[in-house]
Amino acid sequence: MAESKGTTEESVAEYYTQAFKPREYLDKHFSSFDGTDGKECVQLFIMNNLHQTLGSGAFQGKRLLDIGTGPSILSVLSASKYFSDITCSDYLEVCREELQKWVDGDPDAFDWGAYFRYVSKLEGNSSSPDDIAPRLRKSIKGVVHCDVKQSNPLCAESVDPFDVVVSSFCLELACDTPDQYRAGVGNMTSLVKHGGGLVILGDFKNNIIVETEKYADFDLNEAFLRDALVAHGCTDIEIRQVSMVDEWPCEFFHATARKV
Ligand SMILES: C[S@@+](CC[C@H](N)C(=O)[O-])C[C@H]1O[C@@H](n2cnc3c(N)ncnc32)[C@H](O)[C@@H]1O
Repeated sequence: MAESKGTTEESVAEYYTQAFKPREYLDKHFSSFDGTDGKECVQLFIMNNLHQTLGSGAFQGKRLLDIGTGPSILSVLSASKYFSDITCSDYLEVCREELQKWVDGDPDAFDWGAYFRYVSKLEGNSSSPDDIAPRLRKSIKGVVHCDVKQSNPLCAESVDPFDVVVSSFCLELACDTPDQYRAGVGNMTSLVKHGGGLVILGDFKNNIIVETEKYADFDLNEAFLRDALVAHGCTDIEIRQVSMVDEWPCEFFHATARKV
């Protein structure tokens, strides 16, 4: 069972809504990456796993939705090789603005060059690093508002379900309780077409560190996630747990499922 530790602090979602500065966050946590020192980190975890899953051909189609993209492009980098119609989404307007800046080619946007070089290598140099930015810009068809806690996370948007829905480290921030997390899995699944795929990356330890504050709301485990996926109509569930050596205790997981 998932364990609730109770939250006495302001919730992560509240903190983010009021104080998150995406550009400062990117400069602080994403600018030192060069992909060459082999040190495990969350960025490598995201890129390696999505490269592997989407490159495996297990999930195919044209339209992919990424839930909780944030100001970052990492969760859609590999997707842009396989999906020509990608929708990015996030709850926070400041995150959407930062991402849109990059999509629009604003010279002040964050420089993702090191990540393009890394993904180019992952793809066996079949695309040069210089080709990956235009490939991604072309495939991103929208950066839209989303609230994974709503039964229709895309809210006002009425959309056809997607071939694949991806979400990376979003439910950790959005949810304060195991019940909310379980409902969030269902809300994501509702946007997957029948026979389509759901890919969730996250942390069973649910450890979110915002600057120096640690918001550990509740632990999850594989059984809890599997149960939530089954309850919301998923099958072919594969959950891989990856112990990372990072700055804080974490138990990253990579889950894939097919909607019946
Ligand atoms: C830790 S970031 C992950 C960003 C990116 N997916 C990645 O893996 O690098 C979590 C993102 O979830 C977004 N988020 C928080 N609550 C949300 C909600 N209720 N619905 C959708 N997105 C939410 C935050 O704004 C933030 O951009």
